Amino acid sequence: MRPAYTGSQVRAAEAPLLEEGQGPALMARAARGLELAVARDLKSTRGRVHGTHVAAVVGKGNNGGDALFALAGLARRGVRATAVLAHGAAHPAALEAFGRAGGRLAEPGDSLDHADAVIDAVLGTGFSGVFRAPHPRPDARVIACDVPSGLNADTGAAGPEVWRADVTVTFGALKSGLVVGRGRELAGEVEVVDIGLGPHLPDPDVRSLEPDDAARLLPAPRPDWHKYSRGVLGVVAGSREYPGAAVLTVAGALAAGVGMVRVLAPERVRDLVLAAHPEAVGGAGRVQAWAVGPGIADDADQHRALQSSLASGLPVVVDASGLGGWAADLEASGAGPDERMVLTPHAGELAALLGSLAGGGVAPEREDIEAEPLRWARGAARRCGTTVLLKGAATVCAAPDGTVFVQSQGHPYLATAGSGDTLTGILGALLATASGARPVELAALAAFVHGSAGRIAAEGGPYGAGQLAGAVREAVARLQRG
Ligand SMILES: NC(=O)C1=CN([C@@H]2O[C@H](COP(=O)(O)OP(=O)(O)OC[C@H]3O[C@@H](n4cnc5c(N)ncnc54)[C@H](O)[C@@H]3O)[C@@H](O)[C@H]2O)[C@H](O)CC1
Repeated sequence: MRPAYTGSQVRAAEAPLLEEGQGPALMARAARGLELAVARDLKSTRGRVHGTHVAAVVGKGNNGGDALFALAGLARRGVRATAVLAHGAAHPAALEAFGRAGGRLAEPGDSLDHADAVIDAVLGTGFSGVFRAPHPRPDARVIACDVPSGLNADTGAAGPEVWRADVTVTFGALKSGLVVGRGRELAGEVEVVDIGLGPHLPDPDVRSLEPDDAARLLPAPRPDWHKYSRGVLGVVAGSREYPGAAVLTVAGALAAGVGMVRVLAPERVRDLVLAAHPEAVGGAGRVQAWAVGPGIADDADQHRALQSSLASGLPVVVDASGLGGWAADLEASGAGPDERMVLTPHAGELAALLGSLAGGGVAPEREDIEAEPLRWARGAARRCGTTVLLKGAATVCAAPDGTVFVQSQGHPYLATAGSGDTLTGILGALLATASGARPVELAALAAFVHGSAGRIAAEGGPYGAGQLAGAVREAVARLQRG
């Protein structure tokens, strides 16, 4: 499991150590970690460390201090070290060490384009408000010190002037803001340097499943299985306008390993599903979980089937047009919180869903959710009393108690029509077959499997969602093989 912490949590973990007077030791460890990471990067991109040129744009706080100490270490290895003081001042001890090691100060306007690497150390976790970049992003390799300057380390939100880093060397613990929102793309490759905060860190803000966690959560094949005990999924998907949604949902469920699928859909849609998947069964019957909503549009029968699935007391994954039906049902029935209900909106659908819920609260725009996905997914899970899987390049899975998983296995080619229907099928299958795991963990597992499948499928070039199911089987098989 990969934990991540807000910048505020990391600062709180540092506080007792700073009170004990360990600030200089912490900074020395951070600076040494940065120095080693920059040296490794130079070796792999330039083939050497000695004789290269490394510049840093430094702020007046501890973040700038880390970079100046790191530059001093690099200068002692024969690197030409240059610093630009972004705010005209710097951490005094670090500036002195930098000067003693032979570092040179440059003027704010000087070009940094010819440096072999530039360290971005204007602001770290002490950033607040609006970020004005003191220097345009150089045309050189950029290594961010702790976080890209101006990035909100708690939320991943960033203004337009934040530099995109090739590598971020972060201290003490991975920051949440580096794994979600714009932070994920701005951070580049992330390296965590241990500076000894471990015993002082609280429960993580977010977690990410790693392959061994995903493998552990997958239902293991058992010799005593029969098709019913293995798990039966009811699917309410498709309509005259969107018949393919049902085919894709069923394909995702079968590829993820469900025992049987029962599909409720208009006759023509059912025929299409059965032609593509003869193993599926048309019509109602006993199920262990439901996957509802893909492509149901405003088909009245499908909405009635959706309402019965919601009233069944079984785990339900609700997607696409089903989300509006879920909100309407909540208003009508006043149904209590149930974390086994998993809503799977993208940012636009979550904005619409929150806007449609009565009872006050702020109704966000799609852009608000894209800028701060953690905040909105967590808030929606609390407000709805359900698990929420917010789709995106980094998928955020939140439970009503605040537990959050973030999964980023996916590939940009997954942004294709019908990809979400496949995810709904995968998650439905997991809800029907896996026992003992929390729905938020299964949501994260579904995002893991779906994302991995997207990456596997991309090995053969661009694809449509119809080609994803084969890759889902391969993703599951790779996890099971270990
Ligand atoms: N605390 C420690 O012992 C360690 C910290 N490490 C590094 O320190 C930074 C956090 O340092 P801090 O001095 O608290 O904050 P910053 O360097 O990020 O900047 C503080 C400085 O900047 C001003 N400021 C805030 N927002 C803005 C803004 N929008 N525009 C201009 N100026 C702004 C603020 O008022 C302060 O004066 C952490 O990230 C680590 O890099 C070490 O890792 C280990 C020990």
